[in-house]
Amino acid sequence: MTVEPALSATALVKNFGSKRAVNGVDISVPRGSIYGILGPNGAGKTTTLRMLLGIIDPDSGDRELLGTTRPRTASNRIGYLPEERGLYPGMKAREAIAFMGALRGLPWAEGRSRADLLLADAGLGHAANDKIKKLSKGMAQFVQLLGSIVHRPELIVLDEPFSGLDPVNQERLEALILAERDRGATILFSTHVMGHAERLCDRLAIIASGRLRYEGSVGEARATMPMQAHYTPRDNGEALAALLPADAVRENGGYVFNVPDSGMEALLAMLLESGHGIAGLSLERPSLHDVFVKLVGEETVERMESEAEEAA
Ligand SMILES: Nc1ncnc2c1ncn2[C@@H]1O[C@H](COP(=O)(O)OP(=O)(O)OP(=O)(O)O)[C@@H](O)[C@H]1O
Repeated sequence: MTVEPALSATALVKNFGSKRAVNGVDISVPRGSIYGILGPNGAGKTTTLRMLLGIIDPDSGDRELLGTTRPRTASNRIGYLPEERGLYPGMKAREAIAFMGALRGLPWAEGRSRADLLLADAGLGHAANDKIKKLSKGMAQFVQLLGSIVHRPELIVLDEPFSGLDPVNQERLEALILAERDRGATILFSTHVMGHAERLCDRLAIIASGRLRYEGSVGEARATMPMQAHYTPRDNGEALAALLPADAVRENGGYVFNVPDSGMEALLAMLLESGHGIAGLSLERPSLHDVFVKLVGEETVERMESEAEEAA
């Protein structure tokens, strides 16, 4: 029996005036999975999420969410953290969470008791009676996040949830996402930070300039690239570079290159015979970072990494 995906879309397109923000994106999010949409700022992540949720309509393309093609009718089964953050500053944390639950049909009393549990589980029990305006920006954002899941939705959609969180709250959020998946929820989140996607996601979509560059598991993405050899010679003589594959680049007194299609045996034999020797050798699977560089280019990845550092 095949299980319907929690959410799927084909060939989504959205224009804003003459700007094509999303250009033919296909996504299929399996039920019970953690799915990431990864891409630099302006890539079209928010626009894609808004189309999937029915907040805006695509110019063309199809979408289906929790078994309906009219996503707004399923809103009480969805938890959504939008890119714009904000809670009533005068509300206490517990009340703010219960209020968000009430907006999705959860009785207030139930919302309050779940709020206490959620806050305690996140290590924030001490803040239940604090007004939002008293909380740090990161903590207020976390409270909003708890409010978006208090009604125990089947599908949780988080737009850049890690942005604006300090490392402690980022770790809390990673734990919460894993716990929600263990509860049986499906989680879809956007990010421009590779580490979160690499650690958390069962599957991911990589988007750049409105186009889908990759869709699949993190492991499959990494397997699209050859293993990398990190080689340190005993004798780093002039003639060595000519023996190594053409893509070899210097790194920490040694070289990094893709493992040749024919394997390492012939190359190692030649390095030993020529007297360059082997002081160090490791073969490593490329990281998501390497895959990303290949798909969207070094410049875009450097920009994303500096944006992520600035946001931290
Ligand atoms: N309402 C709008 N009107 C005009 N242009 C828009 C609108 N919303 C988004 N855009 C443009 O569409 C493109 C994609 O924006 P989008 O917000 O979806 O990207 P993103 O990947 O979520 O990036 P960010 O994290 O910076 O929001 C950008 O060039 C953006 O300026």
